[in-house]
Amino acid sequence: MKRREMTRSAGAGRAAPPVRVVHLGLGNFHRSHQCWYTEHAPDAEEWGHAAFSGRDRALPARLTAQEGLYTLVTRAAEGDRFEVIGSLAQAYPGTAHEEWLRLLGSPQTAVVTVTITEAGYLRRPGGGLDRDRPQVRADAAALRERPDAPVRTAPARLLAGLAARCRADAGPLALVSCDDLARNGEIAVEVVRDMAELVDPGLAGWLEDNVSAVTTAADRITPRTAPSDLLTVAEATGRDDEAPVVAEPFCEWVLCGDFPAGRPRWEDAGATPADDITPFEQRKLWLLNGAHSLLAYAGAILGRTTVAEAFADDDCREWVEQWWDEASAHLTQPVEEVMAYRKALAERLANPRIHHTLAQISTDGSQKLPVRILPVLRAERSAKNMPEAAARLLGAWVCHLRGCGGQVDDVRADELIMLATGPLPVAVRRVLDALDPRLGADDDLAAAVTSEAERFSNIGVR
Ligand SMILES: NC(=O)c1ccc[n+]([C@@H]2O[C@H](COP(=O)([O-])OP(=O)(O)OC[C@H]3O[C@@H](n4cnc5c(N)ncnc54)[C@H](O)[C@@H]3O)[C@@H](O)[C@H]2O)c1
Ligand SMILES: O=P(O)(O)OC[C@@H](O)[C@@H](O)[C@H](O)[C@H](O)CO
Repeated sequence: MKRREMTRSAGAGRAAPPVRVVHLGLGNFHRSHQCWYTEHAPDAEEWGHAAFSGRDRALPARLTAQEGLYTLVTRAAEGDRFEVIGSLAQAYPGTAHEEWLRLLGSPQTAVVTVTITEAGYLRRPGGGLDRDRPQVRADAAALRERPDAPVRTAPARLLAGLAARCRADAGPLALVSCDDLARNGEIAVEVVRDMAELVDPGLAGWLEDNVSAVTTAADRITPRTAPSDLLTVAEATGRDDEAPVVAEPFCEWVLCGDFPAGRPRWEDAGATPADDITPFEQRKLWLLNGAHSLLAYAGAILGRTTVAEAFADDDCREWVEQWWDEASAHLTQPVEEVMAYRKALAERLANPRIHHTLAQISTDGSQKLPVRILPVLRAERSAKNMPEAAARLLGAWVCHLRGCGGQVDDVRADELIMLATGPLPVAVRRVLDALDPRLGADDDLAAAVTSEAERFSNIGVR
């Protein structure tokens, strides 16, 4: 049967809205989340997104062939719903640097959103841009030479775009991060400011006056699209879509910060503006993302491959509940609210139709664990408690670094794999030290993590 074309001209979606939001990190999450909120805002016709990938050319090319349209598959445990999203007006590969500079320099652009992964901020362990990294130095040198040089790192791309805006006198905008980091908007602005110091310290004042940091807690479980999803979409909708996205029904966006040039009415689509984002980000990062990381390492060693499979394992479920008890003790929301969140979260993690691989989640543990686990671990140790579930997660991570349960894919892989070799007590001490020297010096913690790591080493894959 001939299927219908997935283009606006062929009547698949609405007319492309004018670009006023520019995004860095075009992937699945931007399309299941921020584009979805814009699609459902009452002023959707006034707000289009232009999104740029990291380096990937394939996804922007597929989306361009579909005039930005794609199907969002909302995958509940009971079944799928299909929706064509029209808010993505333009898709570009990261190499389209001229377009990037043009769009950031346009007064029409009011918002820049980013989903560049935790590792994309290129921070030092203590915070701030890691100025010693070769890519950072290379980009800084290139921008000193020529402000329109085609730079590669996210901080340099953002700085180059904002400098173009300054030259064009295009006015202030909001820089909104949707990555899984606490204080993500402030961190985004901080690494751009640090990059500016290396390139042109004279920009500091303009950045201060014209770039508003917006920190957000952005939540919607969005796994990688599987080849079978293309077939599911074609059969259900009668359209050939080369770039569908699958996501869970749950969707949340809490935003804290000013939008000096306006924004879509996301709150009318269910987003929550907040003056204090800390309680929301802690709840999400510790309970959801912390559980994800625990399942990713411990579940993989037990031979599970997806979140739902791991969460259905009695041992893993018990470990997650124990982690939630440890983390919940440090959340500031009322107990009933936290318990209701946990109950809903358990249903989300159990959704057997979401194929979220543990391998995807296990990447870049060195960047994720400091955000998801260490704040609770430190608070527990300060209170002289030994958080067993946190120690278990770290023990499973050390085993992961020693080759148990899957491939190590981490920006610090070379260093961490070396540190994790040798006798376990020594390996644990060195890995903890690499995360935070105070943790490495904590004898009781090192003993607890070693004991958990020994247990996982003995389990191997069931
Ligand atoms: N997928 C989710 O469930 C989810 C939910 C909440 C938050 N997030 C956040 O969004 C991020 C991206 O998730 P995704 O599912 O869209 O991943 P994805 O792999 O589908 O897309 C990531 C995109 O970011 C780009 N990218 C990666 N590193 C970059 C860098 N250094 N500079 C510029 N671009 C870079 C990639 O090229 C790609 O275009 C996550 O790392 C997380 O911080 C994801
Ligand atoms: O996006 P990743 O793969 O780096 O991390 C995996 C997940 O923990 C995370 O993306 C969650 O799915 C997300 O935070 C849910 O809102």
